[in-house]
Amino acid sequence: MQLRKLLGELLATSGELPNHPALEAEVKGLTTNSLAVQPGDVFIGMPGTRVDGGDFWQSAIAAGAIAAVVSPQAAEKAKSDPAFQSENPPLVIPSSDMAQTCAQLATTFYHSPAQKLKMIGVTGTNGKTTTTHLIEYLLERSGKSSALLGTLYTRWKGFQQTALHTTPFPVELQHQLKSAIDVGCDFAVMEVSSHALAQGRTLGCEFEVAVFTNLTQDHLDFHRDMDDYFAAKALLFDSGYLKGKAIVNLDDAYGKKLVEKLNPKSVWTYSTQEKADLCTSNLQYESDGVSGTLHTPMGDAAFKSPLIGQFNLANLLAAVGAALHSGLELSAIVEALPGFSGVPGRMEQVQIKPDQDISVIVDYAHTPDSLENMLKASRPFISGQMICVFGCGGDRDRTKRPKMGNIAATLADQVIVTSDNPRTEDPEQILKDVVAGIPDTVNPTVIADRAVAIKTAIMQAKPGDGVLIAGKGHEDYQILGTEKIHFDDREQARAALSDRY
Ligand SMILES: CC(=O)N[C@H]1[C@@H](OP(=O)(O)OP(=O)(O)OC[C@H]2O[C@@H](n3ccc(=O)[nH]c3=O)[C@H](O)[C@@H]2O)O[C@H](CO)[C@@H](O)[C@@H]1O[C@H](C)C(=O)N[C@@H](C)C(=O)N[C@H](CCC(=O)O)C(=O)O
Ligand SMILES: Nc1ncnc2c1ncn2[C@@H]1O[C@H](COP(=O)(O)OP(=O)(O)OP(=O)(O)O)[C@@H](O)[C@H]1O
Ligand SMILES: N[C@H](CCC[C@H](N)C(=O)O)C(=O)O
Ligand SMILES: [Mg+2]
Repeated sequence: MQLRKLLGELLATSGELPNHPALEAEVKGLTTNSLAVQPGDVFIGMPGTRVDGGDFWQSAIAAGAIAAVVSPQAAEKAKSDPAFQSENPPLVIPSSDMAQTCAQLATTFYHSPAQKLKMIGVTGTNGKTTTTHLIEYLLERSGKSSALLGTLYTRWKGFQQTALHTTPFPVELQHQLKSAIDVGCDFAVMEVSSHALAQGRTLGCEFEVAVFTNLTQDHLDFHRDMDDYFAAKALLFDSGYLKGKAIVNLDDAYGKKLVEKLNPKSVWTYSTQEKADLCTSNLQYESDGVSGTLHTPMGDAAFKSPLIGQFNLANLLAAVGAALHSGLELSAIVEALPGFSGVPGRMEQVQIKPDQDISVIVDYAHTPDSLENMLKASRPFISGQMICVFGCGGDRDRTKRPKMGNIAATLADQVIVTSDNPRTEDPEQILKDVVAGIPDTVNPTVIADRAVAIKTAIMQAKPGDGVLIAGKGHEDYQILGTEKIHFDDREQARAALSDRY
């Protein structure tokens, strides 16, 4: 694509000379990282929390970028550079809205892929990964091909890549959507994080379905308060993004609030507790899952699912709603449901032999609400004591730590507080923050080394006990300082189980 065409209106508003020779050049690619520039690329210098990427325009141009699009501040600074007095001045274009511009350039460069896909977005504090996987599964089982973008990976038939972010930044996002179209996908199911909505990562995408799972405390390091966090999540339901159906959890207070703001015709509600567009009756929770009757806008049907816990029933209702709105038959959906047993690292059982005398569950609960849910969901299936091993991530919301400590102490019988991903914080301080929420009547064990903590729990468990390892789920790493080492709760649990037997 020619640079002049890519820039479009930005060129008119930026005051740049319309006759710069670079404008006729062919754009080879886009990048927001000056260190990754390839000859022929356009560099988009994003203002960040640490630096203004636009300040790296010079090294981007030196690496072969044909133009740099930067903030007005970076452009102003750049103008004093002697290079602008030369015969061939660089092309540095200011934009007063870099988030919008970045998404716009990426969308134009990749030919608006989201318009050619049926897009399904899932937002909420918890349940996004589980719900998107279930929607992907139901679509695939009905013969529709779908891309999945989320915390674990980006994938479609024959392709899987580990994800760096739950929701990719615009250049990567639009590139992935374009690649999904190229291999014949009709749908894209994606987790849309509040960070992404606040930063405009998904601008340029229109959604046929948007799901709101819930809103509970997390990310208060990034969002000012819960209202600010809710406002970010609610953006997905604005008319600029949502063109079809909102599927909203009525059991959640913020879900109720969201429903009040939306046009009732464009909403399907779901609930595990009360009457809603999608709800259930005759429920039976067993150790091997849940069964009952599904009530939907397309009729009722008996169902059975191996998913454990009430929260997963909520995820199931959301996914069924998304599948129905996408044109799947209810009969095909209920026929497929027994075949979906969950997502890696979510309520994942670790079992090394059939007659294992303790249960070991690895789960990704890393917020107060999810920890509470997973402990409550596990209780009915554990005849002995529940031993909860968990910690909290460093450089993230600190206010959730004592709350999680309190929940673990209240709902488990034994608590082992350990490190999650300490990142650049002092691990001992994080442990203290968690322990601060544990009542004096409870005596937690504190073991900073996560491998030792897991082993201790598994060795001391008595027959019938359950060891519940929360916080890291599918993660196969631990971040200590700025270093990422290999670490997998499931591997550690398996090794400890081998030592036990
Ligand atoms: C808060 C946030 O979103 N941070 C993201 C942001 O980092 P930053 O603001 O610190 O960036 P910065 O270092 O100031 O750099 C600004 C710009 O200059 C560029 N730069 C910088 C240096 C240089 O030499 N050259 C250059 O071009 C960078 O590429 C960047 O575009 O831009 C980086 C590059 O794109 C991201 O990797 C980084 O995500 C960090 C790793 C992160 O932890 N994000 C988390 C909080 C996140 O996004 N989480 C959500 C939700 C998770 C969930 O609940 O599921 C997600 O969607 O993943
Ligand atoms: N609907 C739900 N409501 C509350 N808790 C849930 C729900 N679904 C899952 N959980 C709990 O939250 C944890 C994370 O679930 P999941 O990975 O599906 O959520 P997510 O929204 O993708 O999280 P993240 O934002 O960290 O990627 C699970 O391990 C489980 O403990
Ligand atoms: N998406 C979440 C993941 C947290 C996982 C937990 N293991 C941690 O590192 O805090 C976040 O960025 O807050
Ligand atoms: Mg996720």
